[in-house]
Amino acid sequence: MLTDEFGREVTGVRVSLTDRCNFDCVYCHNEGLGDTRGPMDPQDDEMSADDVVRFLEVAAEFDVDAVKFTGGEPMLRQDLEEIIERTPDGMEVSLTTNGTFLPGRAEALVDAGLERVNVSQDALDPEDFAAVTKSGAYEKVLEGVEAALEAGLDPVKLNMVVFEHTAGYVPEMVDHVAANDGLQLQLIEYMPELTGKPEWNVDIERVHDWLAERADEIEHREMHDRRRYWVSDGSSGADDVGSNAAGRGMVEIVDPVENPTFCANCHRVRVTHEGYLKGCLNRNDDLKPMGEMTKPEIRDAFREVVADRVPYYGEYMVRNDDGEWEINEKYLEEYAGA
Ligand SMILES: Nc1nc2c(ncn2[C@@H]2O[C@H](COP(=O)(O)OP(=O)(O)OP(=O)(O)O)[C@@H](O)[C@H]2O)c(=O)[nH]1
Ligand SMILES: C[S@@+](CC[C@H](N)C(=O)[O-])C[C@H]1O[C@@H](n2cnc3c(N)ncnc32)[C@H](O)[C@@H]1O
Ligand code: SF4
Ligand code: SF4
Repeated sequence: MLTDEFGREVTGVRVSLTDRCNFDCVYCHNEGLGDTRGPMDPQDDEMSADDVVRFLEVAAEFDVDAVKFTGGEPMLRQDLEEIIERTPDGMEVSLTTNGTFLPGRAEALVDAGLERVNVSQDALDPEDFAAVTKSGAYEKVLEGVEAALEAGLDPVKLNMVVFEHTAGYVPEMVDHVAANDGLQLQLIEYMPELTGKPEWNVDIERVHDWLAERADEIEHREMHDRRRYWVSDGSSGADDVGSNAAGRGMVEIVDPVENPTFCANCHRVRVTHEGYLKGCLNRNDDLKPMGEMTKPEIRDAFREVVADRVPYYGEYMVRNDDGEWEINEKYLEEYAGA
């Protein structure tokens, strides 16, 4: 297993299979890849299935035991089933998708070896959903969630970015997952780092406080030290503390912004659709090419990207005398022009 200079073992990889998307969400960071708009057909710059599989085989040599496929919209890749099928044995395979292509395809993904899915759903109202995603596909997303559950994926996590446009939906979404077996909710702090618009921020601590009041039980996940809140479905009357029966739901908060604890527990390396390794979501100055993607080249690049990994908050970004975050000069010099 490879460990970076800050003692963070790399146990997972997040592979962006494309930067194309059928949505145009107003908040989208596109995993640091830029604009999702553009042609929807397969593009020449995307890693082939063979490249992705070769990369995963090398990652497995380094004891990486989980892969997340993301994008853009990863389900625009027609070879997704093939890629999942060819993922090395023993590697947990999960997918983050906007859900629109799950109807009719969820079962094939499960047959290929998909174990978990996260579906982005930012609202419980078609109009607000359309305003956030610039798409009218709300019904398709609900059908997608249903298709994932029917295909046996459990849990199905709903991803909701908490920002000005969606904050009002948090209580309703929490009730929704508490009342529906198989669903969990992931509340993601809006990250303005790559998209701008810091004015859309919502104080995520207020959401933590509200959930702490609402929850029966609070857990800490090793990854990123994320907090998980177990909530009961008030409407079903199943609100006994400690109840594990139906009528309880899990809500996890993903709060990376200005959070050194989150970054100190970050165990993933990313891969862009073009086949560059990336040590941190928020940075584009540490991209490492993998050459022609032969195994020796992939091995070397993987070792290098891990060696250069730096926790973003607390190290790459540090607080100045006024308490504001600024780039640590040390890293600015090191990576300038990279
Ligand atoms: N800054 C930062 N944000 C992250 C990180 N991991 C997840 N996020 C945010 O959370 C979003 C959703 O994450 P997902 O792709 O659904 O997966 P996940 O929650 O990290 O992983 P699982 O819970 O294991 O499925 C990402 O696109 C980011 O916006 C991370 O390591 N750093
Ligand atoms: C970039 S998308 C790619 C996968 C797929 N298209 C989807 O939307 O699920 C992955 C996740 O990033 C989240 N995300 C995008 N921009 C974000 C931002 N600025 N802040 C926080 N999360 C964001 C989305 O909500 C989604 O759950
Ligand atoms: S669906 Fe995902 S990739 Fe597409 S615009 Fe929305 S957040 Fe970005
Ligand atoms: S180091 Fe980068 S990728 Fe890891 S948690 Fe922090 S911001 Fe996210």
